[in-house]
Amino acid sequence: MAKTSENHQCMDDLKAERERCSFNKHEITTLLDGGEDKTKQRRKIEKVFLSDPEFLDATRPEYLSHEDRYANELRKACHMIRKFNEDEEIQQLVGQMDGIRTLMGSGLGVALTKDGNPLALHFIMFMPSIMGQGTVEQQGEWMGRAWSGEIIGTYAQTELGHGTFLRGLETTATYDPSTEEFVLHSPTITSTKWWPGGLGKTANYAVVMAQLYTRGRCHGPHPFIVQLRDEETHQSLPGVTLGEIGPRLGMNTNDNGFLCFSHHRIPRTHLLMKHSQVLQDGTYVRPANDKLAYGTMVFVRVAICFDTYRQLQRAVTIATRYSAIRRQSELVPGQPEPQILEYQTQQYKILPLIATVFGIHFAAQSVWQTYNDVTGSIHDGNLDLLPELHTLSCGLKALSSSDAANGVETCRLSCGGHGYLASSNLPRIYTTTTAAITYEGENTVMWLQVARYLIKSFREARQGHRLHHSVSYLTPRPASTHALQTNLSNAALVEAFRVAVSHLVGEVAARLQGQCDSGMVFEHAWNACSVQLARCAQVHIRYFTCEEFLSGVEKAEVSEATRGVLMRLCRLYLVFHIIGNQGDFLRSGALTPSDMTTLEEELATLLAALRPDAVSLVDSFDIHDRILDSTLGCWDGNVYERMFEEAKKSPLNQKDVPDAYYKYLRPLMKASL
Ligand SMILES: CCCCCCCCCCCCCCCCCCCCCC(=O)SCCNC(=O)CCNC(=O)[C@H](O)C(C)(C)COP(=O)(O)OP(=O)(O)OC[C@H]1O[C@@H](n2cnc3c(N)ncnc32)[C@H](O)[C@@H]1OP(=O)(O)O
Ligand SMILES: Cc1cc2nc3c(=O)[nH]c(=O)nc-3n(C[C@H](O)[C@H](O)[C@H](O)COP(=O)(O)OP(=O)(O)OC[C@H]3O[C@@H](n4cnc5c(N)ncnc54)[C@H](O)[C@@H]3O)c2cc1C
Repeated sequence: MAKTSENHQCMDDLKAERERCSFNKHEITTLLDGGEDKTKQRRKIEKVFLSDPEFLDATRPEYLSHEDRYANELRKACHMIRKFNEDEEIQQLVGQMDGIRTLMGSGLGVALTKDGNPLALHFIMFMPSIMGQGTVEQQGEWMGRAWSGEIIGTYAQTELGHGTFLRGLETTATYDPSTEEFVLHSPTITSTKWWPGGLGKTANYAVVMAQLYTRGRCHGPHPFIVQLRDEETHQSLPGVTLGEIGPRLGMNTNDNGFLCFSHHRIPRTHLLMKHSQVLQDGTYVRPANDKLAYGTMVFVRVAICFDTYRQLQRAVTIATRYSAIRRQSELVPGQPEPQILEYQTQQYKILPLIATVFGIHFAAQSVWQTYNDVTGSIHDGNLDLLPELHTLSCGLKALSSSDAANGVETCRLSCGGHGYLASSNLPRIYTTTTAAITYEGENTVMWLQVARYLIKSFREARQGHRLHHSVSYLTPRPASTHALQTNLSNAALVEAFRVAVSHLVGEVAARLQGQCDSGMVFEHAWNACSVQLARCAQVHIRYFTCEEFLSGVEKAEVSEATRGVLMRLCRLYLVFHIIGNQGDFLRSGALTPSDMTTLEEELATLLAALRPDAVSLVDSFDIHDRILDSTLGCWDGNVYERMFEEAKKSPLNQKDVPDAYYKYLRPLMKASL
């Protein structure tokens, strides 16, 4: 198609946006990647993978059958593993482990297997379970085979009847000392494993969570390595019933599956025994903490924060670039149509989401650091920080997934009708991101775990106990330090979050106590206060994120110009969330109505100040066009031409008159003749 003047205009618009950049884009790219070397590594891996024709799709996945879609993604996923195992360039550059992590953790992985990677659970949960739950011998036995792809695993925990309530799982693993085996059994329909990714058709092994019985006693859910399919024929083993659960909202090539056991026997040594053991005679050796068996979930919750951050990065890049090329309506009658990014309401949709990307980034880095510190100290036998890690990982998983899913939907809306097109990629980014609200611990349940820790800490503080870092603010302070802020500096706004959340926790703790004092049992009082409890948890994690955002920007090794734009984003994040939740700040006395007026005025100023840098900010995310995979968000802004090209590929457009016309429409239209 010939280039139209409209196309040139779009490309010139983006060029002009880029010329207005007030900061050093590369500094932000390397900051987000974790250093210059990491940026180079990522780009190199992207180049190696994106230049490989095996990763190209012959057609859009939407045009394929369910089975062909699965086969297409499986083809690419297997090629990915082969490439890691065989490509010397990658081996030399980063090594297999770092390579897989970069691939999965960066946008590249999701771009190569667009519709959901059937091997994702193998890397994200199966192997981490063996590493985190298995003894050194068990790691030696399984990890090499798993790395090479000789065995493919998944994580089978959720059942038809129970996902959230792990203690309610019904699958049993009963130890038989006479043969030194566990007998796995699904006693009811509700005990059928349901949902695990890759379970339907891909995996031949799984880490299965089952209630461990030995010597007639149940010791709760434990992880077992279970072979599900024959290693030669791939047929399901006797005693194992397997299948796929059918189409989902998104991620349809993850072949989420079902699984039931009929007295299926596995060796005793297939219980992952790093934390608890069953000896040959059936003696159960307790772990240092029952919840260590839940360790893989803690790891994945942290990993999800990084994934949701990447998804939001992609969506906001698409929405920002599109908003800079899309012209609509008249701001001033008779004047040329402005870029839609000129509208303050559009800026209000998009700029806080760019800020959110950075907020999640800094908070996730901090939780990742805590994860590494705590797993290190667990290794040395110190479990003191486990509750803190559990709380932060639950909380940030919930905050990042809900912020990202809402944010992606806002991005879609901000692109008007075209955002609804599959070729914008926003629908797929949305269906992938919103799943993270549910999997790995449904968000409300996660918030209530955070609230449990807050209330417990609040009570302990009143008994004079020392609190862990993230909740130390709940320690009662002398009255003078509660004085209202006299300025609205960044530090003062973060402090306002502290006051607001302390107040909320204090209020709900008093309500809980009041209900217990009036004779309600604690669990019912808890349920009766749980809307407010979840709210406390949300404000607590928002406060944590604000603190990490601010200190991350202060500590960043960047030029003053770059720090300037990051500070404006951080400020926008603080102001945006305070205005959006002003009730919490007014009720607690953290801020006054007049402060709110000042902040609302500042919000408008911040939007205007950040607007010229919007395109450059998303450019600094450094997302390759193939990874963005969007007609609306491409680097060059050549949107309309791309949309037209994509439309022409529809199978319906291969014939002027489709067969269905002759079959259905024509008989109807000609019926009266
Ligand atoms: C090696 C290579 C690596 C490469 C890596 C590459 C990296 C890059 C990756 C990038 C891409 C990623 C993308 C993803 C792709 C999609 C994948 C989709 C995956 C989706 C998978 C799933 O979806 S898989 C199923 C998840 N299914 C849940 O998530 C159930 C939630 N349900 C519960 O998790 C429990 O049911 C629940 C509620 C806690 C109550 O558990 P419960 O009833 O036993 O416990 P209670 O509530 O009674 O609590 C009793 C006390 O335990 C404490 N506690 C509880 N849990 C604790 C814990 N974990 N640690 C410590 N402490 C804990 C609690 O704080 C209490 O402490 P206290 O008493 O002191 O207050
Ligand atoms: C795309 C996808 C992939 C998945 N992959 C896997 C996998 O690989 N392996 C695996 O094992 N599982 C997997 N799952 C399952 C997932 O982990 C569960 O769906 C999730 O943990 C939620 O559990 P549930 O479905 O039982 O929801 P439910 O617990 O039934 O939740 C339903 C509603 O009840 C509420 N609720 C439940 N309990 C409480 C409570 N205590 N207090 C207040 N409200 C409550 C929830 O907030 C929610 O609103 C996957 C799910 C999805 C959607």
